Amino acid sequence: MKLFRPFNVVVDFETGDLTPGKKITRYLSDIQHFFLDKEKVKAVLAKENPLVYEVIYAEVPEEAGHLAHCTTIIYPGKVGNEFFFTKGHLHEKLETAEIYFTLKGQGRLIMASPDGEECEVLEMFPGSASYIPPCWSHRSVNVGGEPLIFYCIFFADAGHDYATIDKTGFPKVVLERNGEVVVENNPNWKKA
Ligand SMILES: O=P(O)(O)OC[C@H]1O[C@H](O)[C@H](O)[C@@H](O)[C@@H]1O
Ligand SMILES: [Fe+2]
Repeated sequence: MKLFRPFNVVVDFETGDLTPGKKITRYLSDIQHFFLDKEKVKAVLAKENPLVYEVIYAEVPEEAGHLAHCTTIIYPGKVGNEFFFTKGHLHEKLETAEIYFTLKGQGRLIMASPDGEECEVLEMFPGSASYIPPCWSHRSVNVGGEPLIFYCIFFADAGHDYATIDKTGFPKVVLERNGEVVVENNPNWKKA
């Protein structure tokens, strides 16, 4: 392996900014097909296309041995009673773990086994370090009124498999009911 030089990035715990970093942005139109209430999605998109989340990556080679890391900022919001979330994915290299360290806000981390038969939901809160074991798909959800900001570390050669989730969805959804955060079975979930 070529000798790679050590470097710092600086993470702003308040804003989630990571510098120097490379930002990607995802809008409601990018994840619209996952929401339960199709009519509400259409109504929102007819007026605006809100920014749902941003990911800022430290620039590291996507090679075995390296650790990729990034911050994710999910903005507060809902479509109907369903909270904003990330697309969610499996890793292409399925047997690779990941850690999410929450810096700010309140969230839920939905994880499922590859066939979706097993599902776990963890709370995310400032100071929580959530372990995503190898093989679990993962999606995070902002259940609060401020941005949910977390720092992630994963294998740089893990890759993102979005195609599987596009087909199956996640087995659980996170909704607001009577001011409470509730986790329910996803009626649209399909077994892989
Ligand atoms: O890739 P998504 O499912 O849209 O999730 C957004 C991001 O969440 C975390 O930050 C992961 O470490 C990133 O690799 C991922 O890109
Ligand atoms: Fe991941």
